[in-house]
This record gives sequence, structure tokens and C-alpha cells, in this order.
Amino acid sequence: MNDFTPATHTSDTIAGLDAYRSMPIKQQPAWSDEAEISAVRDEIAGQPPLVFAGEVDRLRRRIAEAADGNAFVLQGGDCAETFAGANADNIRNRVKTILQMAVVLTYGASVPVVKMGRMAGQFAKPRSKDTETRGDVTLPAYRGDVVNGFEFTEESRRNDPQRILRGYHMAASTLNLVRAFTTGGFADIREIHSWNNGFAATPAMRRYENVAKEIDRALRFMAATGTDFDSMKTVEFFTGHEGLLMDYERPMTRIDSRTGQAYNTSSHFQWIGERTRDLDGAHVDFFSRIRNPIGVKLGPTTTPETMKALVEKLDPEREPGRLTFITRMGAGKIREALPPLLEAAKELESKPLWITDPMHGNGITTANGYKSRRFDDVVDEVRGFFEAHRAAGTYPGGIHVELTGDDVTECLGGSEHIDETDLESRYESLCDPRLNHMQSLELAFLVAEELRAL
Ligand SMILES: O=C[C@H](O)[C@H](O)COP(=O)(O)O
Ligand SMILES: C=C(OP(=O)(O)O)C(=O)O
Repeated sequence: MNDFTPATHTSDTIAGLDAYRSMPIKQQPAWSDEAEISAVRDEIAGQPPLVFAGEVDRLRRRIAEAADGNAFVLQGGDCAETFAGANADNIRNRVKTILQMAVVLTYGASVPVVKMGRMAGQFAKPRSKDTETRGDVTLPAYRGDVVNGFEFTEESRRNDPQRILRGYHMAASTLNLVRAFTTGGFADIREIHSWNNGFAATPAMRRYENVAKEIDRALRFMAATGTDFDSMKTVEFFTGHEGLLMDYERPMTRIDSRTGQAYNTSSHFQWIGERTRDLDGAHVDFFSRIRNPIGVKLGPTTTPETMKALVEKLDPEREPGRLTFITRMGAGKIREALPPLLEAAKELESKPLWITDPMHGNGITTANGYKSRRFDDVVDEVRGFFEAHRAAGTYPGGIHVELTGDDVTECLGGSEHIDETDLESRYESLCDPRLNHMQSLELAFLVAEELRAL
């Protein structure tokens, strides 16, 4: 058992955790009351950790296995979790969707799947603009429920430090339910059919049912041979979110008294976003000092030099499982932008895990004003990712998607043929569009085919 020491300003000078404060920093809200935000930081620092160092270390080992080509990482969840959306139905549907995708991948490609939710902390959003204008009114941009409200009023858009405390408690209750689902019997592989309950009978679901029936037959065979199923009652499920809001990430970072090392206990995994991965910036410095496995988003303008410099900063020891590159190039660019990075990475002793995020490079705004993505572009980027890795002889080790278990209409296309007018019927994301349940399963079948073809 780890014994975390709450991060006090003195103890953490050892780990240099506060060095970031004197560095250029992006995408942070301005708080109007310094005393209030300071009190909130102190209160967060005194709250119990959400995850333990042993779990974080286990995830690092799993990521190392994936980077070696022996596992595949599936990361999925909301673009922006909301406080209102942190209810049992939403959480269960997202967990079920991830479990179903994992079944499709494990069975279809015979590869262990490391399951990770973009959940229990994905509350802060980087934005392209600091403000939003509607008609003749301009207000601060919505930066996620942990900072301000989505409603377009001056009061709601005010940055409110108390939201950080609420975010912590929402993350805690979400994680509690995720842990209950994944260790309490719900995720037992013998429940494979019941994960269908509540979802519409779509073509992807029928395909899933066929896989489930085959797995059922195999399980009955194993039962007949006397297999002990106890180990199948639980699944490993990790959490991750963008490490963005430093007034949350810093106080959640604690010293493990066993090892004297710093762990960010807000989730098992954090990634640094495309907008905050400056080499000399605050985020890269801070996350270089913690033990959690770290992801970095790489957009289409990333040069091999930048990629190598990120390796130097974030993985100087070349530690297996330490670093994950999440590429989000865009369907039209991945086939040119990714190969030079893969070639350059071969020259390093480091072995980062490569994951595709086929969402963030494929945003469009529709004629009727919705932020959307075409499912075909998402699929094309995934195919481009596999093509690039096959050509380079490197391992495509995972996928990172914005998804929900609900039947929303946010991304265009898929076998339901969602079109621009359909977006009006059920667009619920407060930031970027997510794959719905059926599109998520369809994508899992496609990824399984690509993995089989490696
Ligand atoms: O989720 C990602 C970013 O927060 C998002 O793409 C930024 O969106 P914006 O361009 O509307 O600010
Ligand atoms: C903002 C995100 O991605 P990116 O940094 O790649 O734009 C995100 O994943 O929510």
C-alpha cells in the first residue's frame, strides 16, 4: 500500500513540482479572487488521492507491453465530461461501450486490450479562442465544467474556483461507479450478452451479438473442461484525462512516501494536449516530473526534431511504458505527416507507444452550424495510421476516441447515415462531437480487421 504525503509547497521543492510556475503557461483560466483559488488549491491538496501509485505503475507496465506489440490500448470517453452528465446511466453506457469494443478487439484480433476511460476527470477544455460571440454579445469561452458554465450568460461564464472542488467530487463518484462496474461482476465476460441491454438493435449490434455467441460457445467449452472463471469476474480499467488545469493537477500530485516520488493521483494517465505541449512550457515541465505514464498529442505540424525533444524531456531514462504519442493528424495529412516521425523514432532508444486519435484532426463546421466530424474521415485516419506503421515496421498500439454509449447524433455518417439535418435531433456534447454507440462498435470492428492484417 502506498502512503501519499499531501503535496505541501516545501516538500515538493525536492521534486521541482513548482518549477512550472515560472514558465510560460497556456490555456489557464484567470481567476478574479486570488485568495479563493489559493484556498481551493489547499483544500484539493488535502483530499484523498483518487488512484494509487501501484495502479499507476501497473498501467505503465501495460503500456510497455502494448509498445512492444503485445497489447492494444483502447482509450475512450466524452470530449468534455459534465457535472450534469455524471449519472449512473451515462457512466454505465460508456463503460459498456468500452467493454464491448474491447471484446470485439480481443476476439477479432486475439490481442489483450488495455481499457482506459477518458473519464473521471476529463472536465477541462483547451479552446481556440478565449471568447465566444453570439449576436452582439461576447463572453468568455466555455472551458469545461471545472472552470465555468456552458450557459451563455455572464454569470455562468464567470470562472469559478469552487467548480474545481465539485470536479474533484464528481471525478471521485464517477471513478467509484466505474470501479464497482469493473470489479463487482458487471464486467464478467459471462455477462457479455447483458452489456447489450438498453442499446438499439443496429447492424453493428447484430454483428456484436454474433461475436458474443461465439464467445459464449467457447466459454461453455471451457466450463466443460473445468476452467476456473474466478479471474474473469473483474477487468482492469484505467482512467485518463488531459492534464490541463494546473490548479487541479498540481494539488492532486502527491509524494509517495515509499519511494519519495511524485504521482499525479487525479487519474492513472494524463496527456498533454496539442495546444500546451511547448517544449519550454509549463505543462511539459510539470508532467516530466511525475511518475505517471504520460501521453502527448501530436498534430500534423509536428517535426521529427520536436518529437525527439519531447522524448528527451519526458522520457530521459527511456523507461518502457513511460511515453505515449497520440497522433491526431487528420485523414488528409496522416499519410505524409506520420511516416517521418516513425522513422525518426527508430533512431531513439526510447520505445514510445503510438496511438491514433482519429477525431481531433477531422473537425468540420456544418452549414447548419454544428461542430462535427465525418465517420468516413475517422475511418480513413485509422487506416492511414495502420498503413504508416505497416510501412515503417512499427507497432500501431492503440486508439483514442471521443465516444458516448448514447445514441447521439454528433458525427456524420456511419451505417445509420447521420446527415447534417440529423445533427439537430440529438447533439448533446458541449464541446466536440463524439461517436455514438453504434459508430463506436463499427470502428472497433474496423480496427480489429486492421490488427488482424498486421
Ligand atoms: O476538444 C478539443 C478542443 O477543446 C476543441 O477542439 C477546441 O475547440 P474550439 O476550436 O471550439 O475551441
Ligand atoms: C483537446 C483535445 O485534443 P487535442 O489536444 O489533440 O486538440 C482533447 O483530446 O480533448
